[in-house]
Amino acid sequence: MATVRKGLPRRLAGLASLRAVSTSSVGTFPKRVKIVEVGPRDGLQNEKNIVPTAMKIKLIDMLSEAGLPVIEATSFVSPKWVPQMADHTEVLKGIQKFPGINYPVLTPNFKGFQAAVAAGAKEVAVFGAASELFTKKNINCSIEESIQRFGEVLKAARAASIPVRGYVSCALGCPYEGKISPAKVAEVTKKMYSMGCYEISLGDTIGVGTPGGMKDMLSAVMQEVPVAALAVHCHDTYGQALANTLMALQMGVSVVDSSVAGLGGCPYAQGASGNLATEDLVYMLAGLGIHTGVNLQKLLEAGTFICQALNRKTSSKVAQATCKL
Ligand SMILES: CC(C)(COP(=O)([O-])OP(=O)([O-])OC[C@H]1O[C@@H](n2cnc3c(N)ncnc32)[C@H](O)[C@@H]1OP(=O)([O-])[O-])[C@@H](O)C(=O)NCCC(=O)NCCSC(=O)C[C@@](C)(O)CC(=O)[O-]
Repeated sequence: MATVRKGLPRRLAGLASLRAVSTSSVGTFPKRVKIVEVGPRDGLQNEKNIVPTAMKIKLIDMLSEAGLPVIEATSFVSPKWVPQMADHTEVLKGIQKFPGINYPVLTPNFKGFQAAVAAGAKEVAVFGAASELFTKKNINCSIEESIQRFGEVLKAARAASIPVRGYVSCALGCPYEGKISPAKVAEVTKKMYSMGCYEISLGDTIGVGTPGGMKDMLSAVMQEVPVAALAVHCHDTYGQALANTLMALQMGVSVVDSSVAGLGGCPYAQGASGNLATEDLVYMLAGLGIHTGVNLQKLLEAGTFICQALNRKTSSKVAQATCKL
């Protein structure tokens, strides 16, 4: 279908323009937002049935066609811990690598980093948390030990000129510890940034945050780390993901993680629902006149493909609305 405005399909462009505001009237919004699509990794890692490798590859290729600038492709984690990601090498080798698109992968330790590089990874991500109990459940070590492991990855990555992204999970709450203090999130984020992570994604892992919590947490983190190095990663359990993301954008964050069709969840975070749906994020950003470079129609097609393949309903409100139009 022909697109008429910043990647919006014709039938949606009119709706978005009703809500469009000039960036000058809202001052603090960034002019461009980089979307990090985490569906193929975060979205699929939690699926009960093993998703065929060819299906994962097709999804990533469709997301590339849609113009997502960063697509997190897979995880080089233990297959005993996350069986769904056991085909990481085949996935990374099998996808089309579009020029200008990054395909980072998760690497919890040096072993994962070596395997990722051998499979052709050009960017990796280490993942920590601001909660001791979640860190233990997720990667089987303390926060301090995790920082040491990340140090080994960062050292090897520096030598190989591979950029490393970082995650800090449980930034707005933990399934095991409950409330997490903004100061703790700031402390862990600062450590990971100082070690050399070029960007840190702050994860509302179980989707319990609100815009108020996001504001408090970001205010603390931004005392320690430049906002240009921060991203947000919101799960939508309580329906707050888009509102939380909007708050982060208003505070100057210009990198947002999201997942096609709102797929997602962490196997070690009970109760975590899917991520913010990429379709809904793209629609909101287009309405704000913020450039993403993403073609919403092609993105919707990717969402339809994976939902049909998994035999599940989309969690994207935009995809649901489009079906009704
Ligand atoms: C970190 C480990 C490996 C520690 O697991 P461990 O058992 O403590 O590791 P170990 O060093 O004692 O090794 C045990 C076995 O695992 C192997 N091993 C060791 N490392 C690797 C590796 N990289 N790849 C493959 N195999 C590995 C190692 O070789 C050994 O094999 P064995 O001798 O028993 O045959 C494990 O806990 C793990 O894989 N955890 C991954 C958990 C995960 O993927 N969680 C989901 C991603 S995080 C998330 O979703 C949140 C996020 C990022 O989206 C943001 C948000 O929402 O907040």
